Amino acid sequence: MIEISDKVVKSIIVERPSDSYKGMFGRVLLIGGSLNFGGAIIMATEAAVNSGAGLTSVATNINNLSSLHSRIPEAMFIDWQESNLVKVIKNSNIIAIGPGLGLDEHAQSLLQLVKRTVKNTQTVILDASALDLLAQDHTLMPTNAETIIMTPHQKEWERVSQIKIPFQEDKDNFSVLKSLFPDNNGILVLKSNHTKIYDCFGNIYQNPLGNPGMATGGMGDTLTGILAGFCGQFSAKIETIASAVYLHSLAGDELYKEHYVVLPTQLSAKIPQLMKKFSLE
Ligand SMILES: NC(=O)C1=CN([C@@H]2O[C@H](COP(=O)(O)OP(=O)(O)OC[C@H]3O[C@@H](n4cnc5c(N)ncnc54)[C@H](O)[C@@H]3O)[C@@H](O)[C@H]2O)[C@@H](O)CC1
Ligand SMILES: Nc1ncnc2c1ncn2[C@@H]1O[C@H](COP(=O)(O)OP(=O)(O)O)[C@@H](O)[C@H]1O
Ligand SMILES: [Mg+2]
Repeated sequence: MIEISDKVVKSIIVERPSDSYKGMFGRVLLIGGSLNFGGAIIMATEAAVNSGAGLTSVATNINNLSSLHSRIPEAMFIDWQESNLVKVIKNSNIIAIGPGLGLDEHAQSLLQLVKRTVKNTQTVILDASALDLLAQDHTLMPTNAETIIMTPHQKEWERVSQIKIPFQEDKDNFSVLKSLFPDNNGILVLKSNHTKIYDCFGNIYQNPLGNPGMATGGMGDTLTGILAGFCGQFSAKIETIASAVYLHSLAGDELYKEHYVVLPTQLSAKIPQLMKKFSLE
């Protein structure tokens, strides 16, 4: 097991070349935000933009249009009922699905659409409701993608894996990963106060940071956005994922020094400064 440290993050976050343009830093598509959970996809979007995604699009319920644009004008909007969503999925490097998605038939059809459409050049991040839909039906897994990252909290992983909380044996998690991903292209980010990241090859990274002030709704949605931003601009390998997890908690810890509660949107706002610091070290 490798404990994530500043060293890993420094190796991932590098200074941008002077001739950089937005197309170099990933086309990220976030899918989620049903009528009741619009905030979840907005928080994920804010985090993706703050984490450096080159271009960020959001497929969501039409009711979220004004709130999304007034909060994050950097993001583009797609009505998730529209048929041109297929084209947007095809044109994205990173597709994150789940925050506030819900579990109804339309949510299920969106996950199916992602599964049908993605190719082996793309990364898919599965969070929240997408994981609960998968728990009901493992065949919804978008295994064609180059890399599939799952980000369950403890309860979501219990539902997907059928392993009971508390998860004591790493080998149980590896065997579920193996059965879900015969091509070894899945990564598990098992969130907790000591989040662990597993790949299909027996590697584990553990996050030493984080605090109880982060136990606030939207904190995981924010991590999903950071992961999407990082995988869009750095390659979607386990060190990149570990860096995103670490930076999320580091930002949380900095806020926790002076705040009893850490708000996901405040955490997002700290990410650009922290990335700058690591890029210079
Ligand atoms: N502002 C918003 O719109 C928000 C929307 N959200 C969305 O709400 C939907 C349901 O997700 P939830 O995660 O709230 O509901 P879940 O039902 O998936 O998870 C909460 C349940 O898990 C149990 N649990 C056990 N161990 C846990 C642990 N370590 N961490 C978290 N829960 C643990 C809790 O007791 C609770 O019963 C998702 O689509 C999600 O994205 C949430 O992300 C919260 C914020
Ligand atoms: N006590 C804690 N210590 C460290 N990190 C925490 C703690 N509580 C929550 N977190 C972090 O906050 C996030 C919560 O994710 P999740 O439950 O999916 O939130 P939500 O779905 O509400 O956005 C995870 O990244 C988790 O590691
Ligand atoms: Mg969550």
